[in-house]
Amino acid sequence: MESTTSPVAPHEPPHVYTNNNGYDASVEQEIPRTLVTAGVDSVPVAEAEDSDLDDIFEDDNDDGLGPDGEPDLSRNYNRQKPLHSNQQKPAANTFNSIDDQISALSKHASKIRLDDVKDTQTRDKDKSDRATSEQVLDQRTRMILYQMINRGVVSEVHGAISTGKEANVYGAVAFADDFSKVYRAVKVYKTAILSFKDRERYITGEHRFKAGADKGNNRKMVKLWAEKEFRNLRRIHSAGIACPEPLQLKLHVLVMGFLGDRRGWAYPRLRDANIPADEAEQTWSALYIQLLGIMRRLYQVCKLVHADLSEYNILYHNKQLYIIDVSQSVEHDHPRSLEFLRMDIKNTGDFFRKQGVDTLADRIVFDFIITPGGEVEEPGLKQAIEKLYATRAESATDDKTAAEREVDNEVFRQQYIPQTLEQVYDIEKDAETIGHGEGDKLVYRNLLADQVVLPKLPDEQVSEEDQSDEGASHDSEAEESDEESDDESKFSKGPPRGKRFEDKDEKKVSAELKLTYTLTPKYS
Ligand SMILES: Nc1ncnc2c1ncn2[C@@H]1O[C@H](COP(=O)(O)OP(=O)(O)OP(=O)(O)O)[C@@H](O)[C@H]1O
Ligand SMILES: [Mg+2]
Repeated sequence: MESTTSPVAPHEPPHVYTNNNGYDASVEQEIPRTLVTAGVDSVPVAEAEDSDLDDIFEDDNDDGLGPDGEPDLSRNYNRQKPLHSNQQKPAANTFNSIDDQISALSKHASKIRLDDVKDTQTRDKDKSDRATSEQVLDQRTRMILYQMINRGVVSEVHGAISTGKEANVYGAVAFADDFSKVYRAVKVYKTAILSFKDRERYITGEHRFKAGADKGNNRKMVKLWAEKEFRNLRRIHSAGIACPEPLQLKLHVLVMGFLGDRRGWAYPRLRDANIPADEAEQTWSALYIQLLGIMRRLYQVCKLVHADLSEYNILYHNKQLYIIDVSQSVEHDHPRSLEFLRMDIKNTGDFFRKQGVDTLADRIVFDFIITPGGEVEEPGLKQAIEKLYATRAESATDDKTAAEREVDNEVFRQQYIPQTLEQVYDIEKDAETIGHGEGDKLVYRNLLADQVVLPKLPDEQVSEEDQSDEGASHDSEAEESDEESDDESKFSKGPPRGKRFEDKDEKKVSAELKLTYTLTPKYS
């Protein structure tokens, strides 16, 4: 197969989507058998040789979070380096103190009760399959959980809500001072598995990973995934999108708010949602519209593309959708974010079509999500989507059969989406297309600098001025550095950095130049 990174290569889906498994590389190298089996549920994840606990006890009060509560990635790596390069053995009393800590924490052993689980939550297992915490959790993970119990983040850890290839999610309770109970969910990433290697495409081009991607070190990689999930959850949660509240992170263990009822039953995945037949039609279509709004907010407000969105990674309760599993979510300026977005649109659209929902064309949804300016809050989002349906009703596409619409979708899915200048196949031709006023034909038209492609509407003038203000404080070279900690400020400032290339004389700039500027790669 030709490389998809070559601009002359035809666009090919880089991976196939498997239910509950995310994207699988379609071509890929064989995974050694031993590693494959290590990821299978029934095989204990305990890593016999992995008894190095230094990083767990090192600076016990340090959760790896910066002063603002964000995981401080660069600090963690810096901290790890001297640890590994320093040949000096730790003094004996360090070991003693670790031993002391282990035995002190082990008093919490009885509070990890993995067999205490609500039966319906063990979707794929029966009782005989369940294992003790020693079998399921390696020592490092147990120590982290004991530490969390010691600090009161959780008081007890119960059985698995879900056991998967990459992570297990456990139910937990925390007792407040007044003995009231709060449920929590604890996601434990597996450090022994190798499906993570398949995740490389999410990392390449992700500026937040620059400092840390080290494919040779599983434990470190998995820690990064957990950190990434934590950061993404923070972003999504603080944008007011329904998702678990991120609470604590230590290495590969993440504690979050529990999405479930007061009795400790987790909400079902959207796939398993139990919607009464008499209200099914209306509910499914309202949920579809709700999801499109969420996707747009994720993109516009959080600057994220979920990148594994499907009925398996959305929980459902009482007409509300909850977004989960965001460790692989990418920044909207990730070189492949639009490809991932297109897959998210396809996968969720397929699911809603199966429920009988009259979905919008993938391309319409794509444009709705990525077009800057406009609504990012409800009820405006819902109204904007209703407008899209109305526009479709007035146009010829409304008469299309389902099969014809599917053809349109397929055409869109095969189209090549350039996201950086380097990826544009024929820049002169595209510029010419724009020059002829046919920029609308380009898949990436809505990413082009404002209104070179689309005619400028009078009320959009205002938002452009807003943006130029922000742009002014935004063009420092520091942003291109490896600093991980500037991540959140970048996202809160809004417009993509490409905007800074805009200037007051923009109308004089030729279409080609404009295209060049707009698509100038942000990652060098
Ligand atoms: N905060 C939560 N509250 C309740 N249930 C949750 C929560 N987070 C996850 N779950 C349950 O755990 C399941 C797995 O979670 P998640 O999708 O985050 O893991 P995963 O990365 O898909 O793991 P794997 O890929 O190994 O299956 C979810 O489908 C959901 O049922
Ligand atoms: Mg999942």
